[in-house]
Amino acid sequence: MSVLEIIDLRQAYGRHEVLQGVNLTLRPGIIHGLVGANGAGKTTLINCLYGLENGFTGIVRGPGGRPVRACTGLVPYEPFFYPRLTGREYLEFCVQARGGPARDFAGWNRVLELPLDQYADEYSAGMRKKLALLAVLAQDFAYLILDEPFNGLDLEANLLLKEILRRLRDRGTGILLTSHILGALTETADEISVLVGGRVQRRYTAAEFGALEADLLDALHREKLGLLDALV
Ligand SMILES: Nc1ncnc2c1ncn2[C@@H]1O[C@H](COP(=O)(O)OP(=O)(O)OP(=O)(O)O)[C@@H](O)[C@H]1O
Repeated sequence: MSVLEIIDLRQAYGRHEVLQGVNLTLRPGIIHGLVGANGAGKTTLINCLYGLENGFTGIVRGPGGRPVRACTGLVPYEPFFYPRLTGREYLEFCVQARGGPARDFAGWNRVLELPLDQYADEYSAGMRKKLALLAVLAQDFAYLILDEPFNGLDLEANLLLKEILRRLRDRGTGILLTSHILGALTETADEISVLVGGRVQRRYTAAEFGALEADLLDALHREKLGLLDALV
């Protein structure tokens, strides 16, 4: 099977049960959006999925039962860069760490336009995000996990990234995407899961994205706007 599966995933930090039985399936050629409030557990879920967390229970398996990492590229929420590595050296490091063949980054960098001979830890926040994206884009993964990839990118890069994701999807890449920007998600995703209380509360298909926005607004009106009336 070529799907990537999460079954009954549970993770707790001390007594705080962050994930309480998450089920999620990623498929080739599908962009799956993941939304949830700050602290809902999206990054925790991604870290478990990618093997960056210990102590979780449940099943996480990549295509054919292989480890998820074997076929998946990750762009974390805050990419880490070693000091005194240039952008180019960071890219080479990423490829070599996986034992993959040498890659030509020039084509992708004509699109993203990074100063690859500058130290990566001196890049701006948006340039760092672009560098982390460039590293996974150039490696040809079957799946991509992107934690807030639009965050920090300039307007042009945001538009470009949406187009890149659609093109990757159309040639079969499976993508898990988190974002707090509803428009970016509804313009790119084929389905969206909403994480609440440590579980997937509801899954929306593209045809239901209008209902997702209405549900979010409804919750806002019921819970927060009344409180706000007392303040401003
Ligand atoms: N290493 C850790 N130790 C203790 N608690 C943690 C740890 N990592 C995350 N948490 C807690 O787990 C919860 C989920 O955090 P997580 O970063 O997964 O949320 P998120 O949905 O990605 O939030 P955001 O939208 O703000 O990025 C939070 O309450 C957070 O404080």
